[in-house]
Amino acid sequence: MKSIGTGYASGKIILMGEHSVVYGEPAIAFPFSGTGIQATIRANKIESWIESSFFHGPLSEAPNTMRNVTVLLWYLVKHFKIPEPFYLKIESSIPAERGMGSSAAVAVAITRAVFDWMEEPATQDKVLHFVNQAEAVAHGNPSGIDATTISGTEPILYQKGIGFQPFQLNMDAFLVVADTGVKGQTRKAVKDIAKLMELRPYETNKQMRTLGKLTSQAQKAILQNRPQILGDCMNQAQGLLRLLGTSNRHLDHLIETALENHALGAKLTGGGRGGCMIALAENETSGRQLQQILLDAGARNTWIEGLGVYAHV
Ligand SMILES: Nc1ncnc2c1ncn2[C@@H]1O[C@H](COP(=O)(O)OP(=O)(O)OP(=O)(O)O)[C@@H](O)[C@H]1O
Ligand SMILES: C[C@@](O)(CCO)CC(=O)[O-]
Repeated sequence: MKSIGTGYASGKIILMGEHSVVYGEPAIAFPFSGTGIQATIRANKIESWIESSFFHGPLSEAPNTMRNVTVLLWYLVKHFKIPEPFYLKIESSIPAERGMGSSAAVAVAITRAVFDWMEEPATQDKVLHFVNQAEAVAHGNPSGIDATTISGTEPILYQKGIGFQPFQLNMDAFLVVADTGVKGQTRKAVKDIAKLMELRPYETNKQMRTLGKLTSQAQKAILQNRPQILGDCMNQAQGLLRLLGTSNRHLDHLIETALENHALGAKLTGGGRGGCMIALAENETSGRQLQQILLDAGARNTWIEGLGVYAHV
């Protein structure tokens, strides 16, 4: 056991397939190097202590909103038979509850930190074993895409129950990510769609299948380097996600603004109901212009990622 353990995890962006991925459809996602979470853990004298922007104080007094973290720590303590109290520091640049996977990232960063502290190699399989339990608490019925993307290093094509395959996002285009500044409600959005599934199974299932087909078309467009088609797929997906009740006026406003300003396509990313949107720009110049336009239109923050020169995290 070392004196200190550290672990890092990036955020994630879902390009296509959020929500329908919960119902077995394919989705495309990538670890997002623009944001990340660092966890540091060491022994503490009297009691276990958490230091984070969400909460700082004794672990025993952590609020219910951090139950995913406390449950994860319980499993890790049990697994490694950690006999003493600890001090855990969480430093994050991932805006929480904005569709960027902060819950999975915090779980991956903590798990890696504990493995490092215990001097055991943190393979992706081992990390996922713990992170999936934390995500079940955070999301209720997670597809596993956030945990899989964030514990890996490459863009992936993911299908619940089947697994994932690395997927090269090699396209001459840029993705602009904008944060509405409004908290999303992934858990509630997933629950409400489950209710729609019960109330209107035929229609809702059909919408999920269509979202799945759009992801497959987007996959083809990426392989053929056809940004216009990817943009169309994103727009059609956004139309369906809106029908499913996962968009809101803040997202709609930024999405419309992007489309009025030469974006090839735009949609929400992640759980929705707030959180982040993504827009596809033809080149870096138009992407950077779009970033400023979205900030002027009220976005809290923006990022840009080149899809042709995808940088591994
Ligand atoms: N900086 C942080 N410190 C401690 N816990 C955090 C931090 N950021 C996020 N979390 C944990 O993650 C939870 C937020 O997860 P939630 O699923 O609501 O958002 P998200 O993962 O960012 O969104 P999405 O799943 O749509 O990508 C918080 O309730 C908290 O438990
Ligand atoms: C909304 C959702 O599809 C993605 C959240 O990042 C939920 C999930 O897949 O668990």
